[in-house]
Amino acid sequence: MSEALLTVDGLQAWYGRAHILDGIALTVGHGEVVALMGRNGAGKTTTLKAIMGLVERRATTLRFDRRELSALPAHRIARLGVGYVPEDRRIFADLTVEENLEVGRQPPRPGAPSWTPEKLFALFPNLAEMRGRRGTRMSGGEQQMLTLARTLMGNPSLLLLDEPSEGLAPLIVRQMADAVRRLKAEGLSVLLSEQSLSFASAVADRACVIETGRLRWTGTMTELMTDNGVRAAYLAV
Ligand SMILES: Nc1ncnc2c1ncn2[C@@H]1O[C@H](COP(=O)(O)OP(=O)(O)OP(=O)(O)O)[C@@H](O)[C@H]1O
Repeated sequence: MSEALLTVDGLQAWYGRAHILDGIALTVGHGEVVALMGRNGAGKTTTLKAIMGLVERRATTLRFDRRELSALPAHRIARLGVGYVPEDRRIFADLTVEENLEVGRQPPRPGAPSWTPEKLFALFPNLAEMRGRRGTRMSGGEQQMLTLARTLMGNPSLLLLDEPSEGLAPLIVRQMADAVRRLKAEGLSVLLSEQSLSFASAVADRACVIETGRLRWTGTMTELMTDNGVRAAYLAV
């Protein structure tokens, strides 16, 4: 079996003196979509931030594309081909949709799908219809899609996607799920944090379930959907 694109082992993270993650281990294979699941406050966002180098962290292994990330700052990790889409939308409100996309443009990267505004407009038809609109005049869901689209302009080979369905209207959630499936079809690997089982089961191949900063369960999405015990223990509200 070829080596996973992302291998995380023994990941610990802190906010100041608060020790949040304790020994998270996971892998994301080439072209795989993995859902990081768990209740509010379980440590999903912190796991993504720790991989990206945005919080204080330590790991026995933190390897992406055969490179060790532990000593690298976030901008170097981004340059290696990891795209991070935070939960809070980060668009430039005074710029138009097209201008926001241009801000994210990076040269093509060998081994990763490469994106242009036109290709992204095919992926997100509702953004195409508002390409000249400024961010201030977009809904929260539209801003979320634009944040994802702008990250794709950096031509990542791994996408870290924080709670993509949170706070979105049902129609936009379906569009977001379609987009993730099409990104997978393009060959992109995705690690997403998610509370919604229905969204995760619509897009993910495998799941990692965490609770209070520890990995509790890992398996295929199909196994998770049939394991009432795990769902009741770690996911049910
Ligand atoms: N900036 C911070 N400073 C101190 N503690 C924090 C900070 N951000 C998060 N935490 C704590 O870290 C823990 C994990 O939070 P995290 O946001 O990673 O969880 P999550 O699983 O993503 O939850 P949610 O679905 O609510 O975003 C929680 O106990 C939270 O209170």
